[in-house]
Amino acid sequence: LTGPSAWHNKYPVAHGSRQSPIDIVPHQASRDPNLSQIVLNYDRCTSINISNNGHSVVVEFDDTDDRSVIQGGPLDNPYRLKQFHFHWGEKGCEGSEHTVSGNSYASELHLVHWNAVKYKTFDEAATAPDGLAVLGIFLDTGDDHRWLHTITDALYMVKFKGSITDFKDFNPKCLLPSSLHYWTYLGSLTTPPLHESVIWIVLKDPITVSEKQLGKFRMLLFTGEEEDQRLRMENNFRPPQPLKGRKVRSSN
Ligand SMILES: NS(=O)(=O)c1c(F)c(F)c(-n2cc(CC3CCCCC3)nn2)c(F)c1F
Ligand SMILES: [Zn+2]
Repeated sequence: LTGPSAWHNKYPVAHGSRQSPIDIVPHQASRDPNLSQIVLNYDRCTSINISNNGHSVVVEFDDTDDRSVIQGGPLDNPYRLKQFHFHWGEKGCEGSEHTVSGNSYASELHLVHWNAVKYKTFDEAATAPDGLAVLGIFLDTGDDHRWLHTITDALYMVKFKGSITDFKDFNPKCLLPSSLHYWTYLGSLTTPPLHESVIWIVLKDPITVSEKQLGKFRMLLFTGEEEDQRLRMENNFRPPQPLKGRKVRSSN
């Protein structure tokens, strides 16, 4: 028993008061006029590598200075881009972590940022209540996404858990939807150690990718090259967690 329902044994915070993901109910979100727009300064971002960590495929960035940050919206400081990764299902009707009025998307992209103004390292920030800011973007299936192939073409290089390869000059700005309207709430990492350290910013509009592109994520493996059992990487999403009285705010 290793899935999300067992995580509480080793990580009791799994039953905490600000766990993620959640089901977002748009008409119950409070429109907050004080919520400014979010600003993404990714123009000088520096991607380094792409890897399979046995849970997802992750693209890491150089976060030694403020070259790529997210700011504004619910954030009091600029937060530095550290990595992005995806969650997906085995078929198109589920795969996202957040749901909207009970509906899942086929996948969800998470851009993980940390508060380098208040904390010295990512690991330190990851345990602080305002340490991380994760931008969530839903992926819908339809036409090919014109830039996602840059990532899907690299997936064969990181098929096995523990594999890593160079991945330079990728700017995730090309993965944003047209509108930056968002919902925001206080939550957690959606994978162990499930720290309650994330200010979530979930964009309302999805981007569209094709079934073919999404299928390439499903050729990744949870297992390493040396393991004889080959387990396809799919359904790497945590289901929605109790809201426990939290308020979800909506940008205008
Ligand atoms: N789905 S999510 O909520 O966007 C999401 C994240 F935001 C993360 F930051 C991580 N994460 C986990 C670690 C290990 C660190 C090991 C040292 C202590 C902190 C965690 N590195 N990044 C993560 F795995 C994840 F799934
Ligand atoms: Zn994630």
